[in-house]
Amino acid sequence: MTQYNDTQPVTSNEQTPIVTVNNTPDNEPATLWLIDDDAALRLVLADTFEDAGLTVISFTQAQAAWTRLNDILQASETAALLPDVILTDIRMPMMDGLSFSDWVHQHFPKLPIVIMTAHSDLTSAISSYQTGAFEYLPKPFDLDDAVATIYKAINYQPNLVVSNHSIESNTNISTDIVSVATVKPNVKERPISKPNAAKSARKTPKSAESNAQEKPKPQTNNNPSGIIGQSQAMQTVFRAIGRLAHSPITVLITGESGTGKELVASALHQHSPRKNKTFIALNMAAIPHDLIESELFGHEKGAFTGATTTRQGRFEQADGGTLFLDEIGDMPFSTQTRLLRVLANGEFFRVGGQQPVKVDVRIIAATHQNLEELVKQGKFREDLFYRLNVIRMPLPPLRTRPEDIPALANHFMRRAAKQMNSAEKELHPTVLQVMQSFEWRGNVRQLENVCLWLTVMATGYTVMIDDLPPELRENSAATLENQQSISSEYMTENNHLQSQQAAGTQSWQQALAVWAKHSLQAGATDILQTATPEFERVLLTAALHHSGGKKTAAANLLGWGRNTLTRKLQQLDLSSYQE
Ligand SMILES: Nc1ncnc2c1ncn2[C@@H]1O[C@H](COP(=O)(O)OP(=O)(O)OP(=O)(O)O)[C@@H](O)[C@H]1O
Repeated sequence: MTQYNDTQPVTSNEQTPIVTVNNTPDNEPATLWLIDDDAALRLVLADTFEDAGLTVISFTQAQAAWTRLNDILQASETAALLPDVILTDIRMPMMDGLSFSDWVHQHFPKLPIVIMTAHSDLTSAISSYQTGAFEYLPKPFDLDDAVATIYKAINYQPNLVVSNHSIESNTNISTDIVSVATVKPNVKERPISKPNAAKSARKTPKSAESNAQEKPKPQTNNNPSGIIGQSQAMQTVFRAIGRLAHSPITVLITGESGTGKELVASALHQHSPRKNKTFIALNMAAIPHDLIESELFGHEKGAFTGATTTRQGRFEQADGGTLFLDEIGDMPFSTQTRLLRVLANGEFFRVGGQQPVKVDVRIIAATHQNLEELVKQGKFREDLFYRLNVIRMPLPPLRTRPEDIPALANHFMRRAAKQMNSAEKELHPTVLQVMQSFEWRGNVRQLENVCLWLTVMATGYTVMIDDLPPELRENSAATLENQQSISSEYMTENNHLQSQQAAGTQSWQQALAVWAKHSLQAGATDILQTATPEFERVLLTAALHHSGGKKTAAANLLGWGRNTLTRKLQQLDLSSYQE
């Protein structure tokens, strides 16, 4: 690993063997430039990517990488010194990762950049993609995912074609978000051998991650779209919005009622080049069937009884902007035919009109229904379905992402207080627990309504379980009962273990199993991340004791190389063993 603190290269003593890139004419390892001012994270990532067969050059700040790239720019014969991919943090002193990515994209448009950020919100995703970044990784991320992303970036070719998501059959329709980027087929790919691929799921280290999260939020990050969510599922949604906002492509948003389909559609519009034009949202289920055509396409004077003047439809009103067609599954069959024509050539006739009208409208459709099923039942045109289903964006139900509930609930309590012009009430932690275990059949909308209800109805400043509406109170009984049974099981198990311990019969695996079980019951989600360093710390300390502090001998005992042991001592903060 090579490290640059400013513009001065520093070569480390690392002797980790570099694995060459396979199947490349020059058989050279791909080079990754890693930019992060967090030393711990840099070490872990460098270690990981070197293990994955890459040559890693580390920079403590973007400015240093910028200087080197600028040198390369000035002297074109040194272009061979360019990396294959850059991985950079956003928040750094002097030059931030977004400005750096923007500059790199302007001067080296073929060089893929992956951006890491501790701010896993929509604004960060959008900003990253707007600078031309290949991908963005919200922290903490899984190290294996990071390696996979870097591999993809290395094989990435910038002359992207948009892959239309065409479905093979009605029964085989992916519900995943479809990537809009595909690699050009005629370009050389760089598969990389991955000797340590079998490593277990790993995440960015906690210390590095929490340091990153302590950094102040960027000033630009005021979440103008109002979409809240930290869960992995919402990160996928943010990533998709970031990628799709700038494209005119049709998007089909699916998800249960109240999951935020309209909010996402509006975010796609707000972050698109159409943002200064109109965004019109229409709910197909809310308009009487016989009025839908004139609502959408307008009508000529005298087209039907009551049509006393010529009237523009929503398509004309949204020209240059975005038309959001909610509950598209409820659109009458005859209107579907007309919509298909607009999607095909941007033209339509007003009701009773003879002259075609041409418009430039981006369509975003949404449904809570199973459109494939409607196609099978003959209620929805198959060709229209294919047209709309170019990119599908599924929104997860709230009950599958309880980790998003505290932030959403607090946001809605703040909003409700403003709406009601009253003092903001605080939700007691047990109330949040009950909310997190509730089903939320009406999804985020239901949570929003409950918060409004609590703002009006709860008596004190702090909302307690007794203040909850009946459906949640019933749920709270079940939640508390469940907690009690867990804790009594814990007591029994603990007593059993205590007697085992007294008899000296408890194995370390048993102790670990109990610890894991209770951590999970307490709601922990990253137990491998917590346990792995502890596991390594115990073995490392034992080996060093056994070897009388001799590091090479201790490394042998552990089956590690001496450099790995040195690095681990640093990572695990075992400084007393440092020479
Ligand atoms: N992730 C989120 N962050 C903040 N607010 C949200 C989020 N998701 C949904 N909401 C809020 O929940 C309410 C319902 O959202 P929205 O109307 O977009 O849902 P929908 O899926 O379109 O519902 P329907 O299918 O019933 O039309 C809105 O007030 C919206 O602002």
